[in-house]
Amino acid sequence: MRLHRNLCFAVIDGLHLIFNEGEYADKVVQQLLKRDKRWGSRDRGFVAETVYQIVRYKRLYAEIADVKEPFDRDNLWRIFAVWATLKGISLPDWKYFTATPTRKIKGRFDELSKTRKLRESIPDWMDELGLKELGENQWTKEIAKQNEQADVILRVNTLKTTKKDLQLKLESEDIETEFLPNHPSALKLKERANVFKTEAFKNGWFEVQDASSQLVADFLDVKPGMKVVDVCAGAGGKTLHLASLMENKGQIIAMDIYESKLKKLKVRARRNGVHNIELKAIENSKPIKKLHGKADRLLIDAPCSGLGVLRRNPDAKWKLQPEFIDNIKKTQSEVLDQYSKMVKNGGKMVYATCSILPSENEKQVEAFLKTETGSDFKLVKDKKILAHKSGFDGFYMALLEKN
Ligand SMILES: C[S@@+](CC[C@H](N)C(=O)[O-])C[C@H]1O[C@@H](n2cnc3c(N)ncnc32)[C@H](O)[C@@H]1O
Repeated sequence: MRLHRNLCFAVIDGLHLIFNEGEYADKVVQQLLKRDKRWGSRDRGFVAETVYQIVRYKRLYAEIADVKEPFDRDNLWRIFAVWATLKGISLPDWKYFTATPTRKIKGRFDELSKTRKLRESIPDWMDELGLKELGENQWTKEIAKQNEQADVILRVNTLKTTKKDLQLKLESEDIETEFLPNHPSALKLKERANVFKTEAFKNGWFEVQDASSQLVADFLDVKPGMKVVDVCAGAGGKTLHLASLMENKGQIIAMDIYESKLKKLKVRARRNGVHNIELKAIENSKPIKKLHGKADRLLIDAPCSGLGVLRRNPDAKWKLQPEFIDNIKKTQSEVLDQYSKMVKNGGKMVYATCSILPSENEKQVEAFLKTETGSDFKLVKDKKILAHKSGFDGFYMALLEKN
């Protein structure tokens, strides 16, 4: 591979924004890709993948490059040189790479890779937490898998088309996909591509949604005509799936504490041809109390550490703090207690997270079932998904029924 100067400059600028200015990697990459209209898909792929890979391995590469935060531009070039050397790319004779110690880099890599937290490039506290929660064997495999690039998975919008027709339509736009066993609405891209540019996307034929995430709406066992509350709806990935499973019939009340997220859902719902969603921002407890005992089905897609989706958000490794996880666990038990009251007798709810930590998952459900509110519920089934076993995002979902 030959390095192109303007692409490498874009990578360095992006790393500066992410590492030194605290910006989110996905937003930075989105911006970088708009920089030069002449860039083809390979150039764009290089910029995006290199930024993500260096964010993923920040700790390891910085340690090998022997640089400390905050990184100045020379430091960032040294980190870049480590990435390139380990990838087997021969460095051009640019001033940034003079005297790059190629052999030393490889030796340091072999040495540091013996220690999991350096090899997988995670903070000490995260390694300790993962080890405590999942044990040596599972954690070692899971954190390694969480460092791999995730596949692009689509969920077909069955309100508008079928999986087969979507596959054919994408094929006509040079995008090859395959079916995934046990994921009835999923298509996996054989190669990465910008699917948002396609006619099929603009027509609302699909959404991008990981295969594990697609199992959550299925788990809730909704039927057309039901009254369903999606109380942590965000921008509505799962709300839209619920709407298509309900064939646009019945009512979905999508709620979130952030109105800005619900506004995004509104746009997506229009594109998807979904008509049965009502949006409600949660500004106080009133809209919740009004729904007490009214919902046939409730989805609590709870806020969480996101430790199951590090493949997609590698910068979360550096942004997450242990205190945040402690606080989010309190929120999880509060939302379980308060929102479960919306379920009517005989109704069902799903509690889900994109975390792999038992303390955010089955332990939360166990604790809830022991509370006064929880004593009305029984656990019907739950599913723990680890990325190293499934190949998809780490997720948890529990189905509970109100007696
Ligand atoms: C895992 S995300 C939801 C993702 C979304 N369901 C989807 O499928 O695209 C969790 C959501 O919970 C919201 N949230 C956080 N605290 C909340 C609370 N106390 N009540 C309701 N929603 C909350 C966040 O704003 C966030 O959108």
